[in-house]
Amino acid sequence: MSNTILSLSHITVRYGQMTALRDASIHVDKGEVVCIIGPNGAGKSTMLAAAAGGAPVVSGNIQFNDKAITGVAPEKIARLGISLVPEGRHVFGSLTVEENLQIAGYIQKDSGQAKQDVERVLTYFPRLRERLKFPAGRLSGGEQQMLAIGRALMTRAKLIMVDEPSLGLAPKIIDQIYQILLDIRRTEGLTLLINEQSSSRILKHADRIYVLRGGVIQLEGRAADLADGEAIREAYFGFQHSDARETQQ
Ligand SMILES: Nc1ncnc2c1ncn2[C@@H]1O[C@H](COP(=O)(O)OP(=O)(O)OP(=O)(O)O)[C@@H](O)[C@H]1O
Repeated sequence: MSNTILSLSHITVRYGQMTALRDASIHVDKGEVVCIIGPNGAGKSTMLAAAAGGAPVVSGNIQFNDKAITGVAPEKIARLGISLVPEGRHVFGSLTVEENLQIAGYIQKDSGQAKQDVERVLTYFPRLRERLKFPAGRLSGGEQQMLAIGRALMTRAKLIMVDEPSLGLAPKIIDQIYQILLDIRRTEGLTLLINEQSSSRILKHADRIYVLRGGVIQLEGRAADLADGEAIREAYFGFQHSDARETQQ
C-alpha cells in the first residue's frame, strides 16, 4: 500500500466549452498538509470538486487510498472518507451550532458515536462550545469557518479538503484556525488539502504547495523550499514580477 492517500492524475475538467483543469496532477500523502494556491478562476475549487465527485472530469484518474474513484458518486466518496468544506462555509444559519454538528453526523448510524464526536469537535473548538445553543447565522465569519470544519470532522473523514478557509477573515483568526487544523492533524493523523488565494500565511503551515493558474499546475514544491516566495510569485503571475505583492498580503 502506498503512502499516498489521494491522487489526481492528468485530470481535465470541462464545463461546456470552458476547460477549467487541463492535464493537472496532484497527490497528497497520508498526514500531509497540502495547499493549492492560485488566483481567482485558476481551477482550485474544481480540483477539490473533482476529488469529491462533483466535477465533470473528461479524462484522467482519481484514486483515494489506492482505490479508483473517478466517476464515483459524491455521497459514496464521502462514505469512503473524504470530506469537503466548501467555499463560503455553508452552515445552516437558522439551526444552532449543536444542531449543525449533529446533522453532519448523519453519516453515522450510531447516535452514541455521534454524541462522542460532537464532544470531540468541541474539544478542538472551545469557541464553538461557548456558542453551542446559538443560531449558526449569528456567529462571526471565523466561528462559522470553525463550525464548517467541525462538521467535516463529524464524518470521521480521513481526508478533509477546505476551500479557501481564510477568505474574509482577519490574519489572527486565520492563524488560529490553522493552528487548530495542525493540532487535529497531530492528534488524529488527519490529512488536509487546502485551497488558498494567497500564499503568505500558508507557507508556514503547509508541508507542500501547488500553484495552479489557468487550469494548469505551474509549480510544486515543499513549503520550506519556497519560503522566499519568489518561485511562487513567478508561477502565480506567469512572469517575473518583482513588485507583485498581492500574494504576500
Ligand atoms: N459550474 C460551472 N460552470 C461553468 N464554469 C464554471 C463552473 N465552475 C467553475 N467554472 C469556471 O471554471 C474556472 C475555474 O473555476 P474555479 O471555481 O475552479 O476556480 P478557483 O480557482 O476556485 O477560483 P475562485 O477563487 O474564484 O473560487 C473559472 O473560469 C470558472 O468561471
